[in-house]
Amino acid sequence: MELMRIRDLRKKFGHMDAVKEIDFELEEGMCVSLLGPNGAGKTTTLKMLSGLLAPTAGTITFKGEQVSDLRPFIGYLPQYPTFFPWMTGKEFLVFAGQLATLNRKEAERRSMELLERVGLTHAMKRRIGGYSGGMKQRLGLAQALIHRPSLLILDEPVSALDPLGRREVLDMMREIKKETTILFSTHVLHDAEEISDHILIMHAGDIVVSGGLREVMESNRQPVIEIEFESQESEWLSSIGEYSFVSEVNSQGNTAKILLNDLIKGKHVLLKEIVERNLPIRKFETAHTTLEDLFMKVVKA
Ligand SMILES: Nc1ncnc2c1ncn2[C@@H]1O[C@H](COP(=O)(O)OP(=O)(O)OP(=O)(O)O)[C@@H](O)[C@H]1O
Repeated sequence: MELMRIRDLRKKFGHMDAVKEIDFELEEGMCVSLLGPNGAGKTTTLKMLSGLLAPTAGTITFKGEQVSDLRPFIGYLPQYPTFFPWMTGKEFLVFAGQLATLNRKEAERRSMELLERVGLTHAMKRRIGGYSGGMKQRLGLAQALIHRPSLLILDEPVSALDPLGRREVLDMMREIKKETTILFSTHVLHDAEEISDHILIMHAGDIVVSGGLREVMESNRQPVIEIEFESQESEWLSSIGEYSFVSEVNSQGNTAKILLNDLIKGKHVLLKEIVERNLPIRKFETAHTTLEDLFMKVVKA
């Protein structure tokens, strides 16, 4: 079932188009990642969908209706959430629940339920100032869920965390997505591949790729040869760009990633040349393009 439909959504800051007439839909039960480089317009889009920023133009319909205030339906965790460090985790959640118009008793009950859900029951009486980054972010997730929203919007939920905190939050999101539709932004492509089943890639205010993660990957799938040399072989690498079976050569230091139109031919000719020229290699491996390759291609275009 369609949860949200976004049409011609636009945001201008002065003369600058931060978001340029974007269109997409969110289906109930989806977990969607919004990807894009810095400044692509992710935060601006998420704030408009959360009802926190008025669009310059465009429409957002929720379950088929244009509602004047989206906030009751949406749980939002900002990129830089602020907590009152002197409050305990539980006090903060009860306070957030009351702000979201739950009565005191309901707010207490829902807080206990969510503390359990995000694994913070043991720390609920401790002051937030003493929480780790991962714990704070899990508390932020609980706060965003306090009023049982239909859609959870998370802006870069794991970007500021260390590897441990990041794992905690990603695991939590995997649990939450079983029950709640999630839209989250990230610039970490690996996280998008791990958690989401749909992706949207933004670039310069536009959505340039959208669709199911698998479908998008399949339709952009291209064979790749990865070579690690013992020294830089830029001369040879620039010469192979001439072959019709080579579509792109990306090299960095002693490694090269060669995108091919024809794997069999590419493997055969490139190996032969390496042997003939006696190029010292450490690794020669065939693979397929990743989400990162697709991302780089669309944001460089
Ligand atoms: N309040 C504002 N006033 C003026 N310009 C703004 C404002 N908010 C955002 N912008 C500009 O709009 C563009 C999109 O910003 P936005 O924060 O949405 O990007 P983003 O994709 O979330 O980037 P990041 O990954 O760095 O958070 C940027 O060029 C930014 O400088």
